[in-house]
Amino acid sequence: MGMGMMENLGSVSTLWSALVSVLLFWPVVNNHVPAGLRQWLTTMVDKLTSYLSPYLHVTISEYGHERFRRSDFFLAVEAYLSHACARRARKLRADLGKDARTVQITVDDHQEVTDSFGGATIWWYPSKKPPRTNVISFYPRDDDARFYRLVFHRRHRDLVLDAYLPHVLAEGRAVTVRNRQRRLFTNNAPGSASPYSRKGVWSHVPFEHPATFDTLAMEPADKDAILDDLTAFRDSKDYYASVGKAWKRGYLLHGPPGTGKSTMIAAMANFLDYDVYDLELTAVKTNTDLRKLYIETTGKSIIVIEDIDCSVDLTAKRSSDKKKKKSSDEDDDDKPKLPTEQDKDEASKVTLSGLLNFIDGLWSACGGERIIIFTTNHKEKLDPALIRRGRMDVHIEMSYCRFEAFKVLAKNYLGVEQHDMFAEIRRLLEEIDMSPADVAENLMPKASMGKKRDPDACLAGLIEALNKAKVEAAEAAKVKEEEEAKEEEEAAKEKKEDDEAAGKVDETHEELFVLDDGTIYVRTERGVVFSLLHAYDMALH
Ligand SMILES: Nc1ncnc2c1ncn2[C@@H]1O[C@H](COP(=O)(O)OP(=O)(O)OP(=O)(O)O)[C@@H](O)[C@H]1O
Ligand SMILES: [Mg+2]
Repeated sequence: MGMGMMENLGSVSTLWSALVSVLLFWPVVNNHVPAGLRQWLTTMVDKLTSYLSPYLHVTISEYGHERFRRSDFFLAVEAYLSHACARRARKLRADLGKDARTVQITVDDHQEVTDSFGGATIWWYPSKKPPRTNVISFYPRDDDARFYRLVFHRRHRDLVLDAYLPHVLAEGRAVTVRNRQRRLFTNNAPGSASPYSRKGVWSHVPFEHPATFDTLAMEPADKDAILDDLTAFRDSKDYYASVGKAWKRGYLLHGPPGTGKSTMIAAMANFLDYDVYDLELTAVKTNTDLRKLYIETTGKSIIVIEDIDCSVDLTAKRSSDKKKKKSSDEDDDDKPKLPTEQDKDEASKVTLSGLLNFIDGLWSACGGERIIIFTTNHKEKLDPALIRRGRMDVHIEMSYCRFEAFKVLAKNYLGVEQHDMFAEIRRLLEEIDMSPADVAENLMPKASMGKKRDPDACLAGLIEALNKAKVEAAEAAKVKEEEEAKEEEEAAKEKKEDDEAAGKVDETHEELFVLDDGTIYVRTERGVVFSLLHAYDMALH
């Protein structure tokens, strides 16, 4: 028994020294052994170490199998570690946290962190994959792939895999939600990142717009309706799942400039506590890029495309169709042709169909809890396919400032809820179209008044501005009327000249009719009837 033990120990120590020598000579082996053998040796050494070592490794990489986006699990681990264990690490990284007021601590790369769970000790190693110097790679992304390695004793295997990892995931997610600094994203200009780089397609800043529904001037009933709609959307994850719809909602905000469309978006984001992705469509080159942008957005977000009528050429599809037809007509020879510069240009544009796919194609169901908002000053210019219900579920018209909206502004800007001048302002606002932006501008204290907010002066200033706008509007209407009358006159004149040139006799043809004998007669407006031959004679002379 004793001997057996000794022998055992002896064989273990021989094994050790063998292992040590393998490790010592590893670099030499590595350089002088053919690739196939080296591969085999590597596997063997790995096997040996894992057989001898009682520790297990789990790797969580930043980009898992989903090549398109960062792994949720990785992000959760990051959040969990910074929350639960950062204080125990010796090298930390500090960033500005929520609202840029608090400091957020995370674990620096290559810092070992220990955690304990249910009596087990777990080591975490955040690290980066070293650049592969001896491999020429077309994918620089491999160079800076970050990952977390988790090490634990194998007797805790079940505990770690079945209980600890789910715990990390849940905690990490909860921490992320708690520390969430809402962000305003914008898409990067094309070409600023190489197609393979891991630099995200969006860049962001903290979202700090102060607008709320309380400060938004609009009809109270409309405002309540929108608030109800948003609340219902936020709380109806299960409903969307049960009816088989992707959990997203489209809003179309339309109306003249300065009526609060952008302000409304900020208010919505603040109300729902969502991130905002401001998508600059003119900077997106292709439909594929558009899809990539969509996939990289997270849930709980509002995706905004401002001035949709200006940013996508909705006729692009049709004109390229036409071009195709034309060029195929001209192509007599069967030789394949390279695409011309212009063709390439067409192909690289975002098209209407690409945009429709973006909103409700299959990919749009990824993630969920997204609101898509389009704004426009000209709803009538938009393709009906783009704004049909189901794509843009709610159409909100933001219009000129009426009295109810004015009251909100007066309260916000002047702190006044009642005033003698309100009656007159009400009357004026009813007949004059002034945008809330202009009204607000008039309620701001002017430099000439000093810093003091004087409601009387401000309101009087507003009345003056409204009266001025009224006069201007009346003048503009008059000018327009005159122009229209002139145009009509000219059109009539032109028509007359055309008719005469075409040889038609004025004052004729109230109606044409054919008699039984085959002669054609014309009845003029004055009731004179003559045969067409006669009319022809008249035109000639
Ligand atoms: N309904 C409103 N309530 C409160 N403030 C408003 C409202 N409408 C406009 N404003 C004020 O006017 C400014 C301009 O409004 P905003 O940018 O929201 O207009 P918009 O409708 O987006 O205009 P555009 O069509 O030119 O983009 C805002 O900074 C805001 O202070
Ligand atoms: Mg705007």
